Amino acid sequence: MSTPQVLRRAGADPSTAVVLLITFLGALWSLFSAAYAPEAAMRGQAWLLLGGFLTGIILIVGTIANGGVVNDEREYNENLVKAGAIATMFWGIAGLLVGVVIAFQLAFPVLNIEQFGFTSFGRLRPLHTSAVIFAFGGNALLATSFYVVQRTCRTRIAGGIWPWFVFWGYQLFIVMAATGYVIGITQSKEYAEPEWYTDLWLTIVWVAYLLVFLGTLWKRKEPHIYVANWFYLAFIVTIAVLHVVNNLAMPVSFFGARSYSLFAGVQDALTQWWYGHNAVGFFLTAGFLGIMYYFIPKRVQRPVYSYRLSIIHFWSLIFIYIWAGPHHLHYTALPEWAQTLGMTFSVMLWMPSWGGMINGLMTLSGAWDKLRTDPVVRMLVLSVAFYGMSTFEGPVMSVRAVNALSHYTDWTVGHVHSGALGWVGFISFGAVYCLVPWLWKRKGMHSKALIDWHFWIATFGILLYITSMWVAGIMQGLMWRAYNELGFLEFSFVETVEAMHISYIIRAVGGLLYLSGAIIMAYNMYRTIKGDVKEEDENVIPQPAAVPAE
Ligand code: HEM
Ligand code: HEM
Ligand SMILES: [Cu+2]
Repeated sequence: MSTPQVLRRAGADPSTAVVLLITFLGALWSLFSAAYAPEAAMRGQAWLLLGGFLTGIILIVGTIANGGVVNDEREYNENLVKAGAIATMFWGIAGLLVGVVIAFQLAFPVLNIEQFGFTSFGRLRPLHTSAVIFAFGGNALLATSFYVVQRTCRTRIAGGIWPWFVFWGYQLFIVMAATGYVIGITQSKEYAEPEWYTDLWLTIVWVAYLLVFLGTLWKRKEPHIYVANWFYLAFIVTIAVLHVVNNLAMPVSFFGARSYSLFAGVQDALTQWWYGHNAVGFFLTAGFLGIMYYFIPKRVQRPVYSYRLSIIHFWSLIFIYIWAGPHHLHYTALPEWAQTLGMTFSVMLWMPSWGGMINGLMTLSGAWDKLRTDPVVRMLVLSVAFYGMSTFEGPVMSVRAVNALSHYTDWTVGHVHSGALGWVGFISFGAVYCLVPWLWKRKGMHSKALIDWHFWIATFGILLYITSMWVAGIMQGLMWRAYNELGFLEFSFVETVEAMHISYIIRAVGGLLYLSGAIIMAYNMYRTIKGDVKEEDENVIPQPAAVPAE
């Protein structure tokens, strides 16, 4: 490679001006919205957005003044991944904390604190779901995808300043969404609560993410595109499509928060659950499978069990997932044939899911002793086991007769959290435990014992969570459908709520344990970054030097 290309500075890159223009337009819109929005809540939030965009402008101008982002093609961009790893832990703890709060609110309703609207369960629940899925999970995916695509393509991330735009733009999206919920701005579609202006902002950031990812694949120095990148790419592309279609809406006014969805009635419901289900399939599954396919082989120093199976896994998973959404709409106004279609594809989905699980677990062949010696491997492997469990439970729940019992009950919540805490949470923690010593060039994490504590406390927390929800959910479903000999309902609704009280307390305690594990991890990470690594804890897995091949 010729020298002038090697040390190209992004400041000289005309596309930096585009980032500046986008940020400037954002600031301008926020200013007008602060003045003219019909809703007081929006006028308040617009000031915050203005602050965010102005900070962005200052950072970009400062960068240009200093000659631009140094874009040394001889090195990977690891600062980006470091930022992502820190953001993952930060938002993870925030999201789990809100989860614990709402769990206690369900057990003890006085904790809603009626005087303040923003502390009510109704506002904090979407704050929890978005914080854990999009902020915690999303940052884990950003960080790992930026790491994996650079390493497996043996090239620096493409796009100069753009990957930083993606990172910071995404954090702004999180703040926009979260502050909106607590002051009551929502379009009330589950997992797609943000209003049109936040959706638009995410669309811009997401398209930039796609281009940065594709640009990196384009200039790769490794002829083969490793399978993890296929999963990340499917995640990025599909989320873009889902997000745009489900959020098609007409704003009521140009500077206000409210909008009306393009869809109505059962079409709206079907679009929403096509989105909601595939958010599970492509955000909470495909992206994290990308993590699995890179980090498990790396950590155990073994090739993927079957590369051929990983390709079959990929195509069958993405083809089948996309049809299964109607299992969220059993016994509704949705035509029965569509419900049956959703159910059939859900049952079929069991196979590719388990194909992936087997591939992940069998990668340990010949290295099973690592389960005993390396707590990070234990965490990654338990994560894949939970993936297998929740993808078996899901197809069962999608069968209409089973769903008649499970739907609307806490069984669903238990299913969600075995996937969320077990699979998504553990694979992300495991990946961050790998990344931190690699990125900060340490010989291991500060304390291996603390990783062990994290693992056991969190595992116990998950077990309390899901077993209490199975008991609560199945009991609730059975109580709702119990009739006495005269044909009247056996129980009133409030009796079912009373019966679940103890389960709710157990769930909240389980959540508290899970949160404690994450706090222990954050401490361990802090000490590692500071450089306090004990000799007996040196256990880093060799990672090639930070120099891509020329
Ligand atoms: C400390 C750990 C956690 C606790 C205590 C917790 C607690 C809760 C509670 C109380 C709810 C509301 C349930 C209801 O409305 O009846 C909920 C919903 C939800 N949580 Fe969590 N959560 C935790 C971690 C997570 C994580 C890590 C994720 C995802 C990665 C997650 C994803 C969700 C989702 C998707 C829902 C909505 C479920 C549905 O609508 O069926 N949670 N959580
Ligand atoms: C083969 C794979 C899977 C299938 C077929 C499946 C199926 C289902 C079914 C039938 C429901 C209940 C719908 C209802 O009664 O309302 C459900 C809910 C849910 N599942 Fe799964 N599931 C699968 C895997 C997963 C995984 C791995 C996760 C998390 C990482 C997950 C997260 C969720 C969430 C968040 C909901 C709650 C949606 C809501 O808010 O109502 N699922 N799933
Ligand atoms: Cu689904």
